[in-house]
Amino acid sequence: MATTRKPGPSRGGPPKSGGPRTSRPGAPKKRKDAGGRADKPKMSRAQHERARPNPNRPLREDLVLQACLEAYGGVRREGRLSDRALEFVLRRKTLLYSTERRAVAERVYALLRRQRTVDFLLDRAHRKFDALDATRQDVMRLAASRILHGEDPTYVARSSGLTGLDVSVLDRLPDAAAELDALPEAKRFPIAASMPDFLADRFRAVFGKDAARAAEAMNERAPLIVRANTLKGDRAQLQERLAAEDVESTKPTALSPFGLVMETRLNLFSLQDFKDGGFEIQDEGSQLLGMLVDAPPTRVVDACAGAGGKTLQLAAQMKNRGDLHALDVDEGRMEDLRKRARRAGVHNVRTQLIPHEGPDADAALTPLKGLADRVLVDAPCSGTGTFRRKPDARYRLNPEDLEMHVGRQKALLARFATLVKPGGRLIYGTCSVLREENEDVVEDFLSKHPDFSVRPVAEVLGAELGAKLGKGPFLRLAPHTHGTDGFFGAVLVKAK
Ligand SMILES: C[S@@+](CC[C@H](N)C(=O)[O-])C[C@H]1O[C@@H](n2cnc3c(N)ncnc32)[C@H](O)[C@@H]1O
Repeated sequence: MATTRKPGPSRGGPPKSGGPRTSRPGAPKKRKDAGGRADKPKMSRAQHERARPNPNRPLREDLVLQACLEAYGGVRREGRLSDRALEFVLRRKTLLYSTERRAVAERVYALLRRQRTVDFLLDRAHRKFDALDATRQDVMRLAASRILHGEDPTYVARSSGLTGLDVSVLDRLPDAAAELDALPEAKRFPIAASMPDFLADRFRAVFGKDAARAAEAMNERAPLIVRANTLKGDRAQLQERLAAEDVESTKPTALSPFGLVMETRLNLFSLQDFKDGGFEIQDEGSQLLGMLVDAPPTRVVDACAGAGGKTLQLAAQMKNRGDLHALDVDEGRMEDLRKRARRAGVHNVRTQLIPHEGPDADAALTPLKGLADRVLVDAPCSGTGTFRRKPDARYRLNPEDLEMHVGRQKALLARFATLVKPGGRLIYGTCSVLREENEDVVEDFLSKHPDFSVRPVAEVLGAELGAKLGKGPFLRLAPHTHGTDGFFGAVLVKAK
């Protein structure tokens, strides 16, 4: 059975102050005493406790369970996205301490990652599981998931509000796990990997004998990674600034020269350095895909810019010079991009909302035709590389969606290729690990565009980093091979 970190004592909540802080505009002025000290505003007991998390305080299991049930129910029965469901529930649970909030998030995510496995085990361990009402089933699921993730079964049984339920079911979980192990591999794998059958088949096709390891790593909790905004200083300087805000436990990422792993979970958005644009939260795989663009300070197009994760990285590569065109069809995301760009001190970017498809979409691109040195197509995809962060996404995906993604990826790559100038580069990327959305899309494109050819990633990123990334002309990342989210990247050069 796989284990993830147990919910429990860990640092959290607002960071202790240390670095310079600006007061919120519009905040009431604090009264000062004769010695110039500001009066502390009065806090309720709960606010006070939340501001100073006490990692040794036992969790109030009844409150945690209730919040878990509401959030999990929101995902499983109301079809909410996991992060939204958690946010929705936790926003209302103002009495929960930060350690309890974290336990809720960890337990719900952990169950979503292992949902299919947990359902199988409970079905085998409890003959009448299906006859239980939805709440009781979910209580059982949460308890089984916690045991599966290494928590002490006695404590879990005691703390799970299982009154009136047959707790001996939990004792039968190891036997149910043995039944799972005894299944023929083709049946066992999708259940153990907790994936729909069609996705499990595709994982096996991509990863072969490593499929189980690949799926297992996808079911681990993702690390929290930030990218230093080099417009404000390099990674070492970021580390120093964070240390000045009392965030000491950070370590450089192994592959990206711009990344830091945050070794404790904390609310990064409340740090002054975040507000000053010193860093962005961005997975290391996403940073490596951004590095593939290698954007010169001339004319660059980020064709599917979204909320600008990579746009900001490209602006930093361009040292805030030249013209960076950020395009997307989603105004909400473009607005987020503009806000983030302001915070990051980026001023070489222009955003452009474009139509989805059809003659209007082509017309919107006419002024950029054949003029860009680099065009990044960070295409919408199945997101199979980011299951660590969006554990519920796998259950929403079906073969028809996948087909739709592939069709759109091919169309977008062909459309945005027209913006590349002779000698320029088209960079295609996804956060999918599936061949259909990656190599197959590139092959299809090359068969129809003989004026483009592949440039191996090691030639762009340098031999040393290239060697760490692995063989082959493309960027192919996955949690079990590189510790990053799953990403694909290809660099296609247009003939001069
Ligand atoms: C994978 S996301 C981009 C993520 C972004 N590059 C980042 O690093 O944060 C794909 C984006 O493609 C956009 N998109 C979908 N269809 C599009 C189209 N026809 N033209 C341009 N963008 C499109 C979506 O709105 C979404 O923001």
